[in-house]
Amino acid sequence: MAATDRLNITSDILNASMKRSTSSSSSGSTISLDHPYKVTVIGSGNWGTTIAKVVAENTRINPQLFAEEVQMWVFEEKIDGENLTEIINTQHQNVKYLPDITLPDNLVANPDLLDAVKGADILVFNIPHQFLRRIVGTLKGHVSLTVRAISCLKGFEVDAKGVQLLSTYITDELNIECGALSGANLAPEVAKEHWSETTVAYHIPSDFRGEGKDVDHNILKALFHRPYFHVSVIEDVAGISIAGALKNVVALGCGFVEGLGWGNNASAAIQRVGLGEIIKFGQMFFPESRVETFYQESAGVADLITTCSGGRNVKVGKYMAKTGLDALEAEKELLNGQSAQGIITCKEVHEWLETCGLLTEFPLFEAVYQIVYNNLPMKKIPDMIVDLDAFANLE
Ligand SMILES: NC(=O)C1=CN([C@@H]2O[C@H](COP(=O)(O)OP(=O)(O)OC[C@H]3O[C@@H](n4cnc5c(N)ncnc54)[C@H](O)[C@@H]3O)[C@@H](O)[C@H]2O)C=CC1
Ligand SMILES: O=C(CO)COP(=O)(O)O
Repeated sequence: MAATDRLNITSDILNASMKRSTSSSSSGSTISLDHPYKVTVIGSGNWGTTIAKVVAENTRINPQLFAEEVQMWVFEEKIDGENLTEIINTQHQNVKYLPDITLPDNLVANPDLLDAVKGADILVFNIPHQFLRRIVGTLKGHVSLTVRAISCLKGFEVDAKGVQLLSTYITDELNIECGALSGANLAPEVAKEHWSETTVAYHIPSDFRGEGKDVDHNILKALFHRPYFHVSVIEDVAGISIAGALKNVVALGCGFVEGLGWGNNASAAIQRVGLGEIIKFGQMFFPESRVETFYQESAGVADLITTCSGGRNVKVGKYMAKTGLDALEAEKELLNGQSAQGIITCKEVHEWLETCGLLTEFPLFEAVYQIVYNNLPMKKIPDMIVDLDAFANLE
């Protein structure tokens, strides 16, 4: 791009555009943006569509920083004979995954993944994590190394090499820097613009091109912060990702005890044990994660509380307890195509801990796995979290 085409903006402009949507300030130096950043959201489920709405609202009010149009990659499907992308682009609603919410008309649904990411400067990944490998595989070789990414996914990538954060997986596969967004954010509430907080974590990479020429914490705050969606930007990608992934396992456990009719005290006990195991998992396998993140940030204990109160995972656990259905049947009956990620995450965690010989160090995670995959009796949870060994061979 020619130097004359560059947008030279002062920090006042950056501050003004951010102040409309944020409460933060910038450093006071002159800022030169190469070009307004083009943003693509990859995913269009319940949370994918909600975050795309947030982002499109912000790109519209911050033309100095962002190209107004936001592309949203949609896994195409037919709804009453019509393509979901066509419905989104004409009715400005995702009638399947986020019904009754009007989306900004600068949000464009696109069924072609490579076309959707073409020319993007910032990729926001937001899909159930079982689909990440295939999507990243398709993107490989088609994403410029200057692109930056944020993962809104909650889960891990587990294989023979070990347990990996999803942001690290994206970085390793695509060779682009990737941070994370995670918080106490039930999508239907955020979509209705009810106030909540979230945490964005991003590590400024060693090839950072300089303020105004590259994505930094100010840019990320301007992209995600809304009057109803308050963003705190930190560095601890590992901490927020671990908390976001593992609280889904704990929420299944809460669902079990609630479905058994045991009430709030039992749910609080599961959350207490769960928080301990989440922090221990972080310290053991991701020593770079900060303990403070788990209790100071929205992505920590606040997300645990909201998910265990009203998330899909707690609903699935509860439904399993009440109906006797297995987890996948309950997910299918309850969620109309949405996912409860705790079902997959508890298996990934089990496989990893088994590889390490550390299953008994995380009795709640293992109890949830045994209930989901080996049909162990839910009512034994209180004993299992005290002495898992006693239940090792229980059918
Ligand atoms: N829904 C929520 O309240 C929140 C969800 N999250 C996390 O965000 C991530 C995305 O979740 P949601 O957007 O809620 O997804 P979702 O649970 O609504 O899943 C449905 C999405 O999966 C897509 N899909 C189905 N089959 C597919 C395939 N074969 N390939 C690719 N995509 C396919 C559907 O098209 C749809 O977009 C998850 O990791 C979740 O844990 C995080 C915060 C809040
Ligand atoms: O991550 C979430 C809230 O922050 C959503 O949790 P569920 O997937 O259980 O609905």
